[in-house]
Amino acid sequence: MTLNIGVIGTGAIGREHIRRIARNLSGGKITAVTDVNQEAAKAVVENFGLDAQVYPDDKTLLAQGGVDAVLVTSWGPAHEQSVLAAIEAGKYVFCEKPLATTAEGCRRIVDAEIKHGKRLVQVGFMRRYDSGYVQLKRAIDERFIGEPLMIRCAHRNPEVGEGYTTDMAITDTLIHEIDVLHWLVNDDYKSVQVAFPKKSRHASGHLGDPQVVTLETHGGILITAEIFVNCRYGYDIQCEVIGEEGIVKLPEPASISFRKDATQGTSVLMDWKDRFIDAYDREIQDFIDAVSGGGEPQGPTAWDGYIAAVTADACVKAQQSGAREEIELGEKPALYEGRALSQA
Ligand SMILES: NC(=O)c1ccc[n+]([C@@H]2O[C@H](COP(=O)([O-])OP(=O)(O)OC[C@H]3O[C@@H](n4cnc5c(N)ncnc54)[C@H](O)[C@@H]3O)[C@@H](O)[C@H]2O)c1
Ligand SMILES: O[C@H]1[C@H](O)[C@@H](O)[C@H](O)[C@@H](O)[C@H]1O
Repeated sequence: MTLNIGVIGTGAIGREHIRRIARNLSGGKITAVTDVNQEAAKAVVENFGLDAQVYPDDKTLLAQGGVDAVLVTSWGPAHEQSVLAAIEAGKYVFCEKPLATTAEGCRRIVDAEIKHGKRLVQVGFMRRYDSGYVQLKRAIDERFIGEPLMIRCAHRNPEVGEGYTTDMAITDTLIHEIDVLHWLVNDDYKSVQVAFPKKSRHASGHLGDPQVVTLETHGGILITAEIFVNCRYGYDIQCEVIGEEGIVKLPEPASISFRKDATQGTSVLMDWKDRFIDAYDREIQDFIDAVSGGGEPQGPTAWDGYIAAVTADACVKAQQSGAREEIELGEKPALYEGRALSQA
């Protein structure tokens, strides 16, 4: 069966997902699109040669019988409304991160899904589908390095625009580490602290960059994550897990090595779209495959979106207070119990 998909938000990642569904993946067809910028939505239909209708807004799109599932790829503050409307309409939803911009918003989505009685939502935390992270997880699960004790990560973007603010280092950028790291070690976060090292001269006046976030899990694992969004040299994601018996490290993206002009080296990627391109393909294919036959999505859940939002809130509080902030998740609802933790 072909899954008819509506896309809400045809910006950068919306177009990326449309391209992959139309050209690379199987089992899905884009039948409807909407964007507050209607011209952008029309241009996407034309540029990709889609057999799809352009709708004025999410509600009108969701009212169409010809849509089985939606991708929510609008900007973060619009996600909650579209996801809630999709659940209300009984449609499957793939929502880009963040699920909602507040923990309360994520909780409303969790509650709506519980009321519906079946999981409909998958959150776009694509790193769980990245082969490097999957290998790390397997090594940790199989106790290859014994008990994990510490994790050291870096999330570096070459540059960001003027509109990128200090809290976005958490809500827009660290949010990927927040999701993937608790999944990696099967543990929950207990507390967080944020430090601001010497500021880069490339950061805009209002932005604290870089930042170092220290997360502690209930099991005692200490995680340090550097967020540096004006690092200039490339898009660089690092993760090293230090265990009792050894160390495992995220592989570098495959790249030719060169010798030229008296230099030996390898290139570093510049764009997030390229770094996790295979993982994006896998997450969307997995979503299509899981829900096409009426099943539940198998990827990161609305509860994972809620965990990320609660943790991000504590991180933003820690940015302001300079103190260690506690993270309280509350009890995991039964709808999300017994979920396979690995997308491996
Ligand atoms: N998983 C990832 O690695 C990843 C990468 C990039 C972006 N994202 C997330 O995807 C989302 C979109 O990011 P982007 O880079 O594509 O941004 P973007 O600004 O390029 O695109 C957002 C689009 O949403 C539209 N929009 C805003 N409000 C809307 C509404 N209410 N209804 C319909 N359309 C609306 C805008 O007009 C714009 O075209 C963000 O939440 C971002 O955090 C995730
Ligand atoms: O929205 C983007 C995206 O999520 C990237 O993966 C991340 O590296 C950027 O920092 C963020 O701004």
